[in-house]
Amino acid sequence: MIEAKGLTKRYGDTLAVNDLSFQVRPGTVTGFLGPNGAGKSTTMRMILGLDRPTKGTATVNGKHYHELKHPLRTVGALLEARWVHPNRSARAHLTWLAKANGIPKRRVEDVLDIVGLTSVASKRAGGFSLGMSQRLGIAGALLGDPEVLLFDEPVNGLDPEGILWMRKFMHRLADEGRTVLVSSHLLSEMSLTANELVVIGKGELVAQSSTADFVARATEQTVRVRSPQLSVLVDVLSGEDVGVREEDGGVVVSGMDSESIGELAAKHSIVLHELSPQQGSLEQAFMHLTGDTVEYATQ
Ligand SMILES: Nc1ncnc2c1ncn2[C@@H]1O[C@H](COP(=O)(O)OP(=O)(O)OP(=O)(O)O)[C@@H](O)[C@H]1O
Repeated sequence: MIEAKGLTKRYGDTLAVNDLSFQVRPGTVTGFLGPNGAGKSTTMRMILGLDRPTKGTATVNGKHYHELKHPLRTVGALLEARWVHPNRSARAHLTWLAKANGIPKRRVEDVLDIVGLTSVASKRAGGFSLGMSQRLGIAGALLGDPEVLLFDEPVNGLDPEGILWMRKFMHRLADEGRTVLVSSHLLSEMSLTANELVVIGKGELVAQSSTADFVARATEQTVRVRSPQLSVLVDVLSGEDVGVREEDGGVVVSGMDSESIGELAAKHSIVLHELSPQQGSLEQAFMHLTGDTVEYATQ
């Protein structure tokens, strides 16, 4: 469990994180979502004890990072493509990390296997693709078999295969009961990866909820309807307090759920060929809720 309470960080005139409170529970992937400059990395650094909060607290399993007896056994992190000596092999790099942190050497083979790098473990890490480097970073984060894992923008720059691998891997870690916090500004990817969301904008909490609730709350619920008697249906709907707009040979109705539209059509003996509730996208929800907090909107 990760908990932020009134977490605040000021760099000179910049209030990077402002009175942020949220909880990240175990057994699920939580997406940490926000536009560029929203304060995600700063928050993660404070959770990991790499930056000191100006005010408030960030704890892991109820403790500040520096109070943890065995930090690497409690928290693992992938902050950015890590520096690895280019001439060092993946195995040598991990062995060095394990040694430096009092972790038994046999764990190195375990983590190489977990991230699927065993077959290239003796190759120079300098020749690794970005996807392989990310896996090596994750292997390092897993060395201490930590309960809590933080990933800062882990899919940035990855190809579709790498993205898919990362998504499945996050789910696997959560299924093992770990607490997984993943930051990203890639909204569509987060909608596939995260079950829970902590959304921030300009350092402040915008929402904390399940991904499904976040999208449902922030976007308009509409129903797409197709009918061979469309004009009759539109006439009937015009007597109701709903919005109707024509689209692709059908209509999109807002302000009435699919059950009510179906019943209304049945009452007037109108044949329907389609009656499908439309889910808003995470992009729409995000823009709606953070519209005035996007610092670097596209020009
Ligand atoms: N060491 C620092 N000194 C001064 N300002 C900083 C420092 N680190 C971050 N900031 C500022 O704090 C704000 C939040 O930055 P942060 O990197 O945490 O955001 P982010 O959400 O991770 O964004 P991105 O996705 O672009 O990495 C930004 O305005 C940034 O310029």
